[in-house]
Amino acid sequence: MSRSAHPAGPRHADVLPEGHYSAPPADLNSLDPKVWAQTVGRDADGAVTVGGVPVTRLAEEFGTPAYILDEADFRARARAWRSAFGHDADVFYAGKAFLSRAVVRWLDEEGLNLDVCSGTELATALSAGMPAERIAFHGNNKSAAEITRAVEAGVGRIVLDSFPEIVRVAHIAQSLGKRQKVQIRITVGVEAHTHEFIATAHEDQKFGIPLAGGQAAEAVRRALRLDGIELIGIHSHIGSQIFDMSGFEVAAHRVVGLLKDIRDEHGVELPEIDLGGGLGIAYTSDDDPREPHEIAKALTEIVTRECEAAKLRTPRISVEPGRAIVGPTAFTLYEVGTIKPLEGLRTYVSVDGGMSDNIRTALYDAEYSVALVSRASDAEPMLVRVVGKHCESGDIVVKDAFLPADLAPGDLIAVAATGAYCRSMASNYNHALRPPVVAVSDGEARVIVRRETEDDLLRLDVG
Ligand SMILES: Cc1ncc(COP(=O)(O)O)c(C=O)c1O
Ligand SMILES: N[C@@H](CCCC[NH3+])C(=O)O
Repeated sequence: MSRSAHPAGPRHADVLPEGHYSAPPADLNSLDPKVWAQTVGRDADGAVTVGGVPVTRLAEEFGTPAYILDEADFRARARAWRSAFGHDADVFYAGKAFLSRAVVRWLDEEGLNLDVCSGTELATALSAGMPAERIAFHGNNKSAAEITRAVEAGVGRIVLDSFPEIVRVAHIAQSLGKRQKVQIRITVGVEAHTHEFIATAHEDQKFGIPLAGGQAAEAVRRALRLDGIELIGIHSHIGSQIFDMSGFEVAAHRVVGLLKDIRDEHGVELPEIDLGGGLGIAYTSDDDPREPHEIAKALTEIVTRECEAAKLRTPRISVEPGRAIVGPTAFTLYEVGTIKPLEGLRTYVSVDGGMSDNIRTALYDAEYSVALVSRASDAEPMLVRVVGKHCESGDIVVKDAFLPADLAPGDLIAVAATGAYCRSMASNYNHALRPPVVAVSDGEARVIVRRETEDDLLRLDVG
């Protein structure tokens, strides 16, 4: 994803350093619809609006930094996934990307299911009214208390991640007088083309049970022997922010291969397979994401074809997109503070948030798009690094980007596509107060997750 080092066009310094940037866009005021939430535009004064609300009003009313979420866009993307897979399949939104009660209600209304991976995510989902049977419970180290809570609530499935967990879930369910539906998560041995930290189907990592060496087959054998669980399917998730469809196709092929082996060995045809999430989104104009219907078509075709060849009943497919639904629907609104031009290098633009509201750049070297949003500007582009206010030189929000050279303290800038894994991975570093999530729709804005207060933080400090 790294691009040419020396862009053509106007610039603020004679020599530009190596970096992840292409030429400055012809028009710094334009907002690529691939990257920005669907209802984003500019009003006659040049200020950016979302859902019909100017960002200047949002900043005044809710403060900065703030995550601004386009509800119509969220619902449209959820619906697109739902209709791409149709009624013979299920879409489980991956709550780890971003979860709040409002989001759970939207998902419920749009007919999606939910994947949770902690007792607290489960509690959030249940408290917002998501029916337990439409919840899948994940995690590589679920506690006995979490498993008990999930079984008692009656979740639709628990995804088993290890050999000890097969036994643990079976015993807990049996002691509660229940038979819990489960899937087994396997690692299919695919090297997904994404950042090492978010690839999950190669063997040397913590998730799932390897297909290799007959381990997945052995897990199935053990699960089928236990009374407290009912094995309903096999699960595979190959990683996140993936554009290349081939990894998903290989995974589907290998999961069906295992179903066939299970039928041959046990005479049992498992009714479900889950092929996980992971579809990439556009963080910059250079990214070309796949549409949900493309992945639905590819996965459905491969599973159907291979099941027919193996004379297997085609299982019900499910998927677990997180980022692809919520990622593009939100941006983070910041106020510009200190601006520090470093001659011959770049200009450091400090904002009132940073790695506490977006850790992805520090963690994965992620790329983002940024724009001046409180006004339009015809000034020439300057190469900037958008940084936060934390005591860390790696506190970078956008590593390399262009903003207008007349940028000034007090301007509002927005970083696009921060709906996924930003609020959900936010921290209190330097006792930062985690920003609110403001949902905008049809000219109205409302807080769906409020800003933390000093009192919230101080209440925890009981020494
Ligand atoms: C099991 C599982 N399902 C779904 C997801 C969602 O992934 P993404 O947000 O990339 O769609 C993840 C995270 O990578 C995951 O671990
Ligand atoms: N948190 C990661 C993805 C991991 C998803 C969970 N398995 C990200 O921001 O890209």
